[in-house]
Amino acid sequence: MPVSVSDALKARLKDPGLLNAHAYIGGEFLVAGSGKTFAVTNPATGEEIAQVVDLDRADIAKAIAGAKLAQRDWAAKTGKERAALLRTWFDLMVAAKDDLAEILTAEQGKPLAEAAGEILYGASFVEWFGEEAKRVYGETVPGHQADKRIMVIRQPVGVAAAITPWNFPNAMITRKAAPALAAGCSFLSRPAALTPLSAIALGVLADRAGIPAGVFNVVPSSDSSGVGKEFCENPDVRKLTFTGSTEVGRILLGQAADQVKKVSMELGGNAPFIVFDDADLDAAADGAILCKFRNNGQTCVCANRIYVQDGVYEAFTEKLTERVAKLRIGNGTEEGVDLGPLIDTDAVEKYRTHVEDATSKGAKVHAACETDLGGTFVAPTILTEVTQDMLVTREETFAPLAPLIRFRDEGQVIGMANDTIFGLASYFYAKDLSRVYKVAEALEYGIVGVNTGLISTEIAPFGGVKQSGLGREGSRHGIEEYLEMKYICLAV
Ligand SMILES: NC(=O)C1=CN([C@@H]2O[C@H](COP(=O)(O)OP(=O)(O)OC[C@H]3O[C@@H](n4cnc5c(N)ncnc54)[C@H](OP(=O)(O)O)[C@@H]3O)[C@@H](O)[C@H]2O)C=CC1
Ligand SMILES: O=C(O)[C@H](O)CS(=O)(=O)O
Repeated sequence: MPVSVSDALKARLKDPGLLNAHAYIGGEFLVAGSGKTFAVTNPATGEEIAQVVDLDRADIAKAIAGAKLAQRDWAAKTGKERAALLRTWFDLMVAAKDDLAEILTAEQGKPLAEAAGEILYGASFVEWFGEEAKRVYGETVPGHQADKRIMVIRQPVGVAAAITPWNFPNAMITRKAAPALAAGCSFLSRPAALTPLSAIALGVLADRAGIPAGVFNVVPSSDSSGVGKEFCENPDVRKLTFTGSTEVGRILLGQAADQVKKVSMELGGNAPFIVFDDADLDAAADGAILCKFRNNGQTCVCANRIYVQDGVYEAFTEKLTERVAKLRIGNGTEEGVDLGPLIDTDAVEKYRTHVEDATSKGAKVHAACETDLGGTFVAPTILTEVTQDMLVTREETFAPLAPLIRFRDEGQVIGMANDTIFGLASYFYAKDLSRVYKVAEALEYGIVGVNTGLISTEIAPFGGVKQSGLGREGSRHGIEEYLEMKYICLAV
């Protein structure tokens, strides 16, 4: 099939040039050596919106070789020079926010307003690490002998390769590319086959920003495992950064082990959301709506289990029910829609399996907005009388399903909250200061939201413990993932 993009989607854009279905390699927009393409469809309508270039391992090996050459000159620039180019890229992203949101909603399904929010969130990493590019400090250490001078410098790792998921097709790429480029690395982005157009649009803007050819590359491919193997087996790739499920993270970690490749992993979650009896219940219900239903529940930091202390269980359930009833489901391009479709039929199947398993073990469907939209649209649903033995508390649902579990006291809920292989995000609502300190310290998670359901920001270290990942993204720590530390011992 020839490379193509939807005329209808193009017509929605102020700048149709942002809608591109080619690979962006070495500063050029290219087709695959095989001429192959793969289809991208709109999850809300099922319509095809593009035929995207489908690279194979040989194409990607060439892109890696080009990125290696480009990285040398890129690293030779000063941090200030890299910062200026990243700032220009940031400015172009913000200026193109509405068009980038249209493209993102068309391929991923989230409502336009939420997509625009993701564009600004994604751009914030480029802004932040553009500033950090000028602050890659070294150190001098007092010598251990009179004739020794000790210095520590930090240098870019080299070529960095990224594999990212479909749920944040813009921000998950910039959260990696920005620190990589700021550090002086070159970068290859392999986006999820479901949502490659947002990544290619970032390539269009990188090109316009004047980021040198070969520094930022987008290598779309339907062969996810083949790309993973190339990134892990090609010795010119010095850093692999992955965001996605823990299952795939394990595969990549195994493949990267052979060359002891530097890796960072942002993996799956199973976030507890705890409402204590001293919580502000209206704030907790508002926070639960944000935390559970953002991106239709398709984020790794969504509340996956909602624990409510016995004394406030009924009151909180009613407040949450009132709010869920107001959620509007529909095509993300329609005004006022809160929830779009799930990404695909597998996601719908998982949602149904979790509901059926829970109700078969005694849970009750307390509220479910009706929807006859068909396709991959599902009703936001509240389950009550949920228990720890149900799939919905063991696995990441990744859908608009809110399971409410009763608990007696702090000790019991901390035990239940920590009873998982995951450790990414957690949340709780309480007022007592002593309780806040003790619970925040006792939760085994990389992120704890206290009296808030929204923790995502470029200025804080995002990442998990246990089987939710390795490393941190964002904050002053995020650039470390793309740097090597060198110790110089100088005899004088
Ligand atoms: N911690 C975090 O920040 C995040 C974690 N996640 C987690 O990921 C899951 C949902 O996202 P989803 O995209 O389905 O996750 P997947 O892990 O299935 O996919 C993530 C990416 O990995 C690719 N991939 C799949 N199999 C392989 C392989 N064998 N080798 C190399 N790459 C591969 C996918 O390609 P393709 O899709 O084209 O097959 C996609 O680009 C959930 O568990 C969610 O919690 C998601 C986002 C953020
Ligand atoms: O992919 C995800 O789920 C994101 O990491 C969540 S966030 O960065 O938007 O919080």
